[in-house]
Amino acid sequence: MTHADNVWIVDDDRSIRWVLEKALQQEGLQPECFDSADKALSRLQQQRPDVLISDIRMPGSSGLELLSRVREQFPRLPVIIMTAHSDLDSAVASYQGGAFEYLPKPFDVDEAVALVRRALAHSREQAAQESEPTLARTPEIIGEAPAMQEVFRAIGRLSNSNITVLINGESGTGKELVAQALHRHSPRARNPFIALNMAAIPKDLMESELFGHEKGAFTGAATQRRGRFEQADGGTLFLDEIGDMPAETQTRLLRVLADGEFYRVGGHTPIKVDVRIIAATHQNLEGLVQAGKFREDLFHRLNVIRIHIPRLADRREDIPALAQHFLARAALELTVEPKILKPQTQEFISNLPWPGNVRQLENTCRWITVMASGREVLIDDLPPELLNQPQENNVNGHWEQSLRVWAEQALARGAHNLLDTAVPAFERIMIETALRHTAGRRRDAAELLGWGRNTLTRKIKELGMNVDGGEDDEADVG
Ligand SMILES: Nc1ncnc2c1ncn2[C@@H]1O[C@H](COP(=O)(O)OP(=O)(O)OP(=O)(O)O)[C@@H](O)[C@H]1O
Repeated sequence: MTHADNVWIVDDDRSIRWVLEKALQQEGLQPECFDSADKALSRLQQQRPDVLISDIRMPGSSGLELLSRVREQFPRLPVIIMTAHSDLDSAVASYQGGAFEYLPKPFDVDEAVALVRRALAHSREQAAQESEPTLARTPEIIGEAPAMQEVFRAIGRLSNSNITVLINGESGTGKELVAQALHRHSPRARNPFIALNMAAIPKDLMESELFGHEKGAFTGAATQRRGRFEQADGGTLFLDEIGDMPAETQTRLLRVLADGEFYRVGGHTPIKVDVRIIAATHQNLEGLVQAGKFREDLFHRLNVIRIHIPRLADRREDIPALAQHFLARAALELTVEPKILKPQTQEFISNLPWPGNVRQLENTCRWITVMASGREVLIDDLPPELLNQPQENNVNGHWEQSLRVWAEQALARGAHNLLDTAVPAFERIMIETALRHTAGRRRDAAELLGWGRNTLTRKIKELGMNVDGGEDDEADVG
């Protein structure tokens, strides 16, 4: 009989231990459970598992402490770190500590099992990764949504590398923030991070902006100037909107990437730099390549690792936390008390389309902080342009939400007896729709609505509805 792979599960949450234990047993593995990192650590003196899976926050030693001890003793032992506090810092700290994978809770059991399987395969072939000490905090990136967790994982996985990264995502999704995080969590963290937006620089100044110029290189070049490449030496150069880079600059950039050196505009001495490039675009670069607008060879050089940042509308679950974060920040900036969104306002904004993504939400929060009258923000306090937008989520959420807005606005105007207006309007719409559906046949329409036929006739009268083909639907029934 072959030796069953031994998997240790370390978590103070009994239900998690139980679920994982059962799932792993079913897979023919041999799980063993510990309710604290300390117990696992003391057992490590006598025995080691094939894979270890651990929570981060537990009474006593944390999962990260356990991870670092395991790294010292058994550098090849894969450790999977899971946590309910799925923030970027724990993800990055796990990878920095040398974790094999990071598993945000709640997770799918099949996913966890697949990960354990992968770790087992890996432990058989892979040598240990070096561990790195913990590092400075990044500006906070909020993202509980699965798509953002993917982004965090990518940042964590790349944290020991200098590799070129291409970030894709619509405008305002947080591309620059992610580029900064990649830099701060890289071996270059202590060196400069220089950001440059290709769309914001006039074409004829771009080369001098990037590569600098010598005195007298062109009219207006009164002094020698170092370009962004030189400023970023040893660090990271973030090239935003790379799709807007003119063709000649693309050619030069490609040469710099290949040779690691360049000339200032008007210069004759080659300058050597060590710069990591992170590029970003909201455009489809493959499309630009096909259209002959972007050099294919440059594209391949940049497209080594790609990170996609989802639209805000594709991670609606993050909207309340983002809004709270921006409201708090705006309040700090303006030295006022932070505004609080009423639950219905929170729900309302969570269903908006947000074409300007996180930046639009951030600006909206600033607007609210200045403009909303009370501490608690009602739907009616939102910027008018948001109130007229379609709600995207689903048709059901849509009409209820519209009704809510209507009620909020009516109350804000000081209206009373709202139901006297709302209920007949509601019933009228239901009746009209059902009758249209049955081509005017009342008996069928009543059935669709869940009323008796007499009730429907009475309602039509009460509501003063002018309905065609009223009484002759008997003919259809018979
Ligand atoms: N997940 C997030 N958590 C907190 N703040 C965020 C997040 N994403 C974006 N922001 C904030 O939203 C604003 C826009 O983000 P950023 O400038 O990084 O977007 P971008 O994709 O680079 O935009 P553009 O393509 O227009 O340059 C910034 O103020 C940034 O700090």
